Amino acid sequence: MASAKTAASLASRTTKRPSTIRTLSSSFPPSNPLLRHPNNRVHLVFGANTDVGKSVVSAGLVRAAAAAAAADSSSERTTSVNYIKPLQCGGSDESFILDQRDDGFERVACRTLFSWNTLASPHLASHLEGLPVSDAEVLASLRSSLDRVEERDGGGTTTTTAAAAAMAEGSSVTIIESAGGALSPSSSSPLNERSGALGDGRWGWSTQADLYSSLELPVVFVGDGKLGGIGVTLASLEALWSRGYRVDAVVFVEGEDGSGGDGIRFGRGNAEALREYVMMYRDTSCLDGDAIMCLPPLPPMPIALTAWYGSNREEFLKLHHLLCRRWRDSFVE
Ligand SMILES: C[C@@H]1NC(=O)N[C@@H]1CCCCCC(=O)O
Repeated sequence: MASAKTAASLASRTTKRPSTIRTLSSSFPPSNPLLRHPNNRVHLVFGANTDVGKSVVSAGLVRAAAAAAAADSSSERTTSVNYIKPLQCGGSDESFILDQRDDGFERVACRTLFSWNTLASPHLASHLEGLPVSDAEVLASLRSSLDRVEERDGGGTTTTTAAAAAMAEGSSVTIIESAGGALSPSSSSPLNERSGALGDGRWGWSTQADLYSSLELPVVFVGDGKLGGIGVTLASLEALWSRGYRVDAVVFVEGEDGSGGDGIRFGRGNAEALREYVMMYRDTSCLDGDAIMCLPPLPPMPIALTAWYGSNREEFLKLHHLLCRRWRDSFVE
């Protein structure tokens, strides 16, 4: 799993700031901020660590959303599917997503907001390369990308004009993939608030959980499906819950060989431990047992993931429908 992502990432390097839009259909139209709308579903993907399968799960969500939209021939609506990687250090997860093409991918648009060549934490890569990006810049860029999706694909506050009425027929799904673990650093900048606490020309940063919290987006969390993964998964989830995040689903990808020495399958075991933790110390309103799933191990590199996605198609569609339901319900609660 780790190597699938890393090799795909290394295969294609993104440009430095400002980034370009990579899309198989059309580019984003000009910005015109609109409020969040039931037609414009957005999820933030966090993980227990780097290389636990965030990109694999993000691509699965993109594939499921694109396939569901393509299959919905009864609907007049056009659904766009968007993938945004705000901070990229080394390689290109956007390229990995586009490499997993399937039905409906003509409606998929991918975008990397800020990227650095150094394979390291964003705070370190930005400092080493002398390319600071502040939290305010990341949020402004992300908000403007989301506004553009909403403006293009429906939503809005009121439908007052014929053009707006036509727009409201559209809908969108946007998957935002964070970098590293939930508490991994954002990019650093002398403009970040905490720089003063460091002194000596050092640049401040936030945890990514803090960086994105003001967006109030529901989370898809990718747990760690290996031995040692229970603790980091629980610690990361607690960090998200304590910051007010709603976690809609947790996905584990089974570790590479799929089992321990005694035939223990750590991914499934970690998913079960999380279910038990929620039952004992939290409650199902914070995370439903049905929203915790475990996917089988990825094939070793260099085998493509096509067959793996094919055999897990139903699982991803189930996840897709669960997220749709939760998003829709949050507008009537
Ligand atoms: C290097 C990888 N490239 C990328 O875009 N995401 C990863 C970032 C990992 C950050 C880990 C920081 C930490 O928590 O130690």
